[in-house]
Formats: sequence, structure tokens, C-alpha cells
Amino acid sequence: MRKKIVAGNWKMNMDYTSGLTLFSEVLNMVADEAKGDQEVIVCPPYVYIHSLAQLAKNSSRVSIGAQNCHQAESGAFTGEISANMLGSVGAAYVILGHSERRQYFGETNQTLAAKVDAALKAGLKPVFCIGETLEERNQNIHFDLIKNQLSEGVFHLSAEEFAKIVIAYEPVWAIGTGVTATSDQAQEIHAFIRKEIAVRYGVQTADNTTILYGGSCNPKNAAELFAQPDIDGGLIGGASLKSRDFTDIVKAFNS
Ligand SMILES: O=C[C@H](O)COP(=O)(O)O
Repeated sequence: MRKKIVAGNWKMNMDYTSGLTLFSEVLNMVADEAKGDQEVIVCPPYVYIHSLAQLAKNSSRVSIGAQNCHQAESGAFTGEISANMLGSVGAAYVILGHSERRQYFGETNQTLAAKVDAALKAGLKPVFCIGETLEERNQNIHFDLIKNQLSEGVFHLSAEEFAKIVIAYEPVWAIGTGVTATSDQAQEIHAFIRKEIAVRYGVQTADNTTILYGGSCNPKNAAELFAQPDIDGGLIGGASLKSRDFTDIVKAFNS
């Protein structure tokens, strides 16, 4: 039985004080709302990870993730943060391959494969993001593109390693735009991703892989998206910055 996850990606938002307030509210609300095997992950900017992880120490439901890491273990990489460092301050997950990293920081599938390896070696679980632009969808090359992102980014992993990762499908055209993929569009791609995982690792691994949807997910559309058979939760941007909206999305599993 695969895990249901709602992950909040704060991106480069919130100052320290408002971040602590938001996170404390989320912790309290999630304690009341999350059910069964659901997990909630909050991914703040690096500099808040330690404090938030301390606050979440006794929560069985809420984990902390980072939004990126460097692929090297340590060394002369001024301004960078390694996966080991993230683990040492309490992160359990790390988002890798977000479209903003691919677009603004030139991250390629090859770099990302190295980051995935580094994260796993440090004991972090990668949330590996894939997804197409509108142009790629209009050209009808989105299935090939997604297949390629998977095969170059994560399909080099052993089955044992792959079992530790979470996939997030985020159509770039839906991120921060207010335009959500319809539940049918999202389900179609999620089913495709699961099929590709089955081809590479077998049906059982595919069935056990959590695949999240991201892109303008909000309290109004979450229940319909999460009701799809291959959508196991969400990677939430804008709506993760308001405690009520975020926990309403967590509740969407139960409605
Ligand atoms: O990581 C989160 C995604 O980029 C979705 O962002 P959004 O919910 O603001 O569209």
C-alpha cells in the first residue's frame, strides 16, 4: 500500500518569524486532520530547516524537506549545501528537479541523477519532479519527455534505491498560474508514469510508488485530483503558504 503525501514547497517565501508561525499552525492543524497512512512534508528555505525540524521532532505525521541539494558530499562549492548537511539538521526529504531549478539554474537530467544519488547516500528521500511545458504538450512530445526525465534522472537506481523515492508530476504550465491540469489530464500522465515504472522495476514497485501532482493545486480542486487512482497526493506551492489552505488540502484525502 503506497503512502499518501501532501508536501508544501515554500519556495523562496516567508521570513523566519512568519515561517515559524505558519509551521506551528500547520503542525497543530495536521495533528487533528491527517488520517491513516498520510504524511505531510514541509519544505522551507534551507535556513529554516533546523528550527522547523526541532518543532516537528515529536510529530509522527510531519516531516521536513529541502528544496534542493548539491551533488557533492563536501568541498569547495561556495554557497552550496550538501545532502549530508541537510540530514544533519533534520531534513528527511529533498525536492530535486523542480522545473524552476531546471529552468533558472540549468539543472539537467544528468546533474539531477547525481543529486538523487547524493541524497540517497545521505539517507534523504528525493521527491523527484518531472513535467512538460505547454509548448511540449502542444507539440505532443510530453510523453516522450517525461519518459526521458525518468530514464535519465532516476531509472539508473537499483530497485531497492528506487523504493525510497517519491515522484512529483508538475506540468510547468500549471505551476503558479492558477491553471490546474484537469483530473483526467493529470490521471493520464500519472498512469503513464506508473506504467513506465512497472516496465523498469515491475508492477509491485510501480504499485508502491507514491506519485504526487503539483501545479495550482488548492483546497477547491484537491479532492477531485486526489480521488484519481494514480494520484497519491500533491506538491503544493502557493497554497502551502496559508495554514488553512494547506491543511484543507491535507483534509481533501478524507472527503
Ligand atoms: O512545488 C510546487 C509547485 O511548483 C506548484 O506550485 P503552485 O502550487 O504554486 O502552482
